[in-house]
Amino acid sequence: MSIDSTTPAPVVSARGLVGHFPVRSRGLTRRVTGVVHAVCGVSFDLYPGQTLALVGESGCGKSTTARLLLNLIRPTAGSVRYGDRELTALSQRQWRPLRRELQLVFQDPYASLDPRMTVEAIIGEPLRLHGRYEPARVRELLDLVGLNPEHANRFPHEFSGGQRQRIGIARALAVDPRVLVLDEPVSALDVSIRAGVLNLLADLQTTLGLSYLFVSHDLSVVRHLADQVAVMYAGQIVDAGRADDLFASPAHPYTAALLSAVPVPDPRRERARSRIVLDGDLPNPVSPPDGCRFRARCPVYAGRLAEAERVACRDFAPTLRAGPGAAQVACHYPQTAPTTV
Ligand SMILES: Nc1ncnc2c1ncn2[C@@H]1O[C@H](COP(=O)(O)OP(=O)(O)OP(=O)(O)O)[C@@H](O)[C@H]1O
Repeated sequence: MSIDSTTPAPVVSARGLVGHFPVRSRGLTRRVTGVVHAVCGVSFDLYPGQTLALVGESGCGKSTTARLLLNLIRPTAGSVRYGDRELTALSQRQWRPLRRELQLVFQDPYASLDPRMTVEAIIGEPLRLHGRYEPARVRELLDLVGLNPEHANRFPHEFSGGQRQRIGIARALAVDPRVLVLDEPVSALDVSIRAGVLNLLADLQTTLGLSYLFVSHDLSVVRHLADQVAVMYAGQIVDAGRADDLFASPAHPYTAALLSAVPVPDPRRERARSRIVLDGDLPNPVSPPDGCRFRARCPVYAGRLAEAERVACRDFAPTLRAGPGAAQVACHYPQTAPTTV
């Protein structure tokens, strides 16, 4: 996906990323019996100071994409460019200085903080690792994420879920990254405190000029933060473009279904809307179907297409290309208006 020519060069560009995992038999031999096609040819650009939201239901390959980007998993194929460097070709040693610039914030603020370490030690750890430790910097970071610097000697269990996620964000920010990969950063949090953490992320982005790859299964979470959205289905991006365009007029029936589940604040409009309920589950990633992977759950395929039109969906995998609106879409029959079947 790309935007118009006046936009600056991307900070990170992924091209044709593939992430496959071997399936092994039980027992001693551990023979490879199949392959999980977790990520199958994903491409996107992340622009400076912007948020790209990677959205899709559980198991579609979002976290694997995030980990491929950070070289936490070696890609089976594809490229990740960061500035003028190709990240997939780097050894662990070559990666070390770059780790500072691309940081990961985990989903679960309970599991990702060591309960035996004080907040001072947690946030100080990356600073020490990079030879930049100063107690004042830890206090400054706590203040930056809206926590009381006086609480630096407390342990994670003394904080609420939202506060712990703020600690995780402070830890990621300690070494002055340019890019944050946020893997479902608020989905483990109570709905009532999500907005606070999302607002903090928005403020930090403005203040520090950060670029975010924001992974979420929930379009409503990314609605106010995302500049660009890429919708994933069964290891592939099926819809991609500016968030405003995608929300206003989703071209892919899967995006339309995801959006139909997002509540709208106006009660009258909310009552008038129809929800698109998708039957079934994601296809088995070990043997993804030929043709369009969404076909078996697609309300357009099932409800609107003539038999002759369905042949394309069965026989040819749609690739991401210019859709009827401003977004790119991988669908043989993209929608020009919100889908209601
Ligand atoms: N290490 C692994 N070995 C084998 N299969 C894996 C591995 N990691 C992920 N998978 C599989 O790859 C597919 C994509 O998983 P992934 O975690 O990337 O999806 P996701 O969209 O992030 O879902 P979730 O939000 O539940 O994490 C799933 O079928 C998952 O079971």
